[in-house]
Amino acid sequence: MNDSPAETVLAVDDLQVHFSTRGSRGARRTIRAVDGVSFALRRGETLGLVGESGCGKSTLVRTIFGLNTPVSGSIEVLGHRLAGLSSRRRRAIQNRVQLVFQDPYSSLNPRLTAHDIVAEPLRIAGRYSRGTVASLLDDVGLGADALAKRPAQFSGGQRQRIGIARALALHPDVLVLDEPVSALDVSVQAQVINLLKDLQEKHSLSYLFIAHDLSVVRYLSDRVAVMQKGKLVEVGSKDQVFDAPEHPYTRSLLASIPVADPRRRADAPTQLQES
Ligand SMILES: Nc1ncnc2c1ncn2[C@@H]1O[C@H](COP(=O)(O)OP(=O)(O)OP(=O)(O)O)[C@@H](O)[C@H]1O
Repeated sequence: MNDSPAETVLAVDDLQVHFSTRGSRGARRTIRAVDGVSFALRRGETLGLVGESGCGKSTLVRTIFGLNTPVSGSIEVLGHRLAGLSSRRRRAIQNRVQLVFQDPYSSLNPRLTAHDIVAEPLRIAGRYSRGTVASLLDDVGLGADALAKRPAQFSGGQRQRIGIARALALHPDVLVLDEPVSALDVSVQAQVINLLKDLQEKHSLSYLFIAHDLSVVRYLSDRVAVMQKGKLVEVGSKDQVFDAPEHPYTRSLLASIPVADPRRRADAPTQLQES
């Protein structure tokens, strides 16, 4: 067995992202949407990120993708600090991290075929071949008949598979999964989650997995980070966070949303089974 510590693929250190807004009387107010967040994501692991709406999850994700500018702190991908890179180098490093969107209904261009959707990042990177596109679609369980179809001709689960194939096109090290199954029927959620598990193993992917459904978080995550008002109030193994939560906020979050134990079939409404 290899006991060496796993490589850190994404490191966020003391990140601060603030917004300035005007209150009802015109006074300026600073919102600390991300307020000193630090975590390290290791190769092959899944870190679940949970917290109530408005706690700062989207701002954190947007900042990882360069869409918000932090006030301070750093983001490192594969040991490269993003802020210090030239824009060309930054794009190349940023490609190591890809996003899977929540809503497969609105995130795919309805006018493009599945082939063109998956081909787009490959073309931009100068790495396009029809065989690569077909093999990416095959990887997510879609056959050659999918290539010429447009999003409206697919089910929600199939659309999310196309979104995953596109995210995998440039062989990333990290996928940020932003509520990847919450827009899907419960009956297909387990299929997509199990596909994500298989792909993770096959490609040694690391996942930052954001979800409201704590049963799904428990099933997919190795560690769980709990976010409240811009801060990570608790980070630990999933068993520690779910079975012995230390922070009062974690305890209240778990109490407000019952978590089925996915290891027990009778408790698993989405047929999630731990392997
Ligand atoms: N562009 C912005 N301008 C001003 N305030 C913002 C902006 N974006 C986010 N905020 C504020 O920052 C805080 C965190 O918002 P954020 O959207 O990151 O939370 P969230 O946890 O992702 O919520 P949700 O799950 O509902 O998407 C909120 O108070 C929000 O109102």
